[in-house]
Amino acid sequence: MQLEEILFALPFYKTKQSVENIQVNGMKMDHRDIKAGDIFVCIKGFTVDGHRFAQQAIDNGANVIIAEKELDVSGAIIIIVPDTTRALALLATKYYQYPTNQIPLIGITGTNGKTTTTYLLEEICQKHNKKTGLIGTIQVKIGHDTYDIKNTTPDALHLQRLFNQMVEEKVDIAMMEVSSHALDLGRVYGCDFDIAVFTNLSQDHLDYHQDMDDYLRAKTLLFTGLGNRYEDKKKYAVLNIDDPNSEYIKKSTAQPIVTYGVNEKADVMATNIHYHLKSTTFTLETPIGETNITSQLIGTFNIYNILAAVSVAILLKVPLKTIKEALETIAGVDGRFEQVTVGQKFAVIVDYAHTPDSLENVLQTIKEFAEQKVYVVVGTGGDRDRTKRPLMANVATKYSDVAIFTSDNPRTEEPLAILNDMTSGLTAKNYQVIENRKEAIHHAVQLANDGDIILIAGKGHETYQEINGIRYDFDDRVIAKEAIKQKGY
Ligand SMILES: CC(=O)N[C@H]1[C@@H](OP(=O)(O)OP(=O)(O)OC[C@H]2O[C@@H](n3ccc(=O)[nH]c3=O)[C@H](O)[C@@H]2O)O[C@H](CO)[C@@H](O)[C@@H]1O[C@H](C)C(=O)N[C@@H](C)C(=O)N[C@H](CCC(=O)O)C(=O)O
Ligand SMILES: Nc1ncnc2c1ncn2[C@@H]1O[C@H](COP(=O)(O)OP(=O)(O)OP(=O)(O)O)[C@@H](O)[C@H]1O
Ligand SMILES: N[C@H](CCC[C@H](N)C(=O)O)C(=O)O
Ligand SMILES: [Mg+2]
Repeated sequence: MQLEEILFALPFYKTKQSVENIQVNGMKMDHRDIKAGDIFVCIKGFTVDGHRFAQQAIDNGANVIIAEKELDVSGAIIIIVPDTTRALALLATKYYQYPTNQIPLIGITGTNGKTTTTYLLEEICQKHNKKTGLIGTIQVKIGHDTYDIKNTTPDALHLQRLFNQMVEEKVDIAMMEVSSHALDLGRVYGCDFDIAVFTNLSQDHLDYHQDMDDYLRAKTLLFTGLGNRYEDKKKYAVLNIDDPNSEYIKKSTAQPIVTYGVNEKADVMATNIHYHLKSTTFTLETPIGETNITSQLIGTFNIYNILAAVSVAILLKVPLKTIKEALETIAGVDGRFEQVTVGQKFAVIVDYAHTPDSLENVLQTIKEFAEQKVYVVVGTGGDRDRTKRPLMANVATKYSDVAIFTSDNPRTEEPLAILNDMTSGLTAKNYQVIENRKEAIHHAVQLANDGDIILIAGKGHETYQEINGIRYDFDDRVIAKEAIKQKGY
């Protein structure tokens, strides 16, 4: 592509050099990925300032540098923009030929339930014979091919490249989790969302956002950016009516709103809900009819995820019969309320609850069925919201007989300091601290008697433990299986 053409994506830029007749072969934001003829976009990060690598990028072959200031470098055209992060997003959408204008795109935001809702929606769309593209915490999926991913919502360059691949591979519907970090950092800037979904808001990420209002404002950006009502293409906001934050979000969009919920009257509702140990049954009430559902997903929180996915499916014109079939097929999502069974007579559940609200929801659900003791093995991540640590410890002791506090991903923090943040100020006494997560899981399994339930929370699908920048192999499910077998099963 010609540089001059790509630059049409930018509303404003300055350069002292000519941009005519310059062929560009690619676009990169990391100097280590540069190939001959690439544009290098300098991003000011949290760790380093990408401007530092401009000369190295040129030495590696870059012929254009996009920067926020004049640089003392030579050998390339320097283009100055006010904000390279936003510029990167606009340039990437142009470079990849506006892929999100070519496929319906569903964005799902909220503190909890994003991954689960995307998987439910994927199942429904596939049952409707549509090819799907999915981007989220666990992985990227294009049809049945899967790709590893570093962030829940990748940076704009990676994201637009993925959408371009989806267009090339003839994906019918794309769905993605949109994290608050992504919204705040402009990773989805330039994406043309057709449907935006809000699941819920509760405390998390207060290391990044100043307070809960700031966090809500970031989530709301998905809705303020939802096109304008007078475009040809219809756009919708799908909101959880039972979450009071939906009132605020509602005011931020001119698009039609579809509501779902359990307590308040909504467009899409679940009534006659009955919880069982291995299933949940309810009546699904929608504008296109009513049907009874038996889902293998457990807990009220999962009913909300189902309703969010159903609301989107209805907007995508999926028949109710297909929706029911899909909801009754899906057995669960990797690492979410996943039961580990090796023939033992006590239950072991691995779940990705890593916020106070999700931990409370999962433990409340477990308490509904618990006939004997409940054990919970849980930690909190390093370099993340410190204020959620005591809250999670409090929830863990409140809803269990014994809480075993252990390490999650300590990252660059001292594990015992994280554990101290969890336990200092805790008045409950029904807890133990075992820093090593493997030992903590083994200990819980040793304590369990027939009929007890162990919840291992926080890491769900993760297959690593991150300590000081290194990801060591670690899978709660594998360790739990080992421990159960060692117990003689
Ligand atoms: C705080 C944060 O969001 N950090 C993200 C950010 O990293 P950073 O700012 O530290 O980047 P940096 O290392 O300073 O680099 C700045 C620039 O210099 C470039 N560089 C850097 C080094 C070098 O040698 N050469 C070079 O060119 C980099 O490519 C980059 O363009 O940019 C990176 C590239 O896009 C992200 O991968 C990284 O996410 C990190 C891994 C992260 O943990 N993010 C979390 C907080 C996050 O975003 N989480 C949300 C989900 C949360 C949830 O909902 O639960 C998510 O969407 O994943
Ligand atoms: N709708 C919900 N409301 C509250 N808690 C939920 C909900 N759905 C799932 N959970 C809990 O939160 C955990 C994470 O669920 P899920 O992965 O679907 O959320 P997420 O929003 O994608 O999380 P992340 O921000 O890490 O990407 C689950 O393991 C469960 O404990
Ligand atoms: N997307 C979340 C995941 C948290 C998972 C938990 N295991 C942790 O490491 O804190 C985050 O990066 O905050
Ligand atoms: Mg997720």
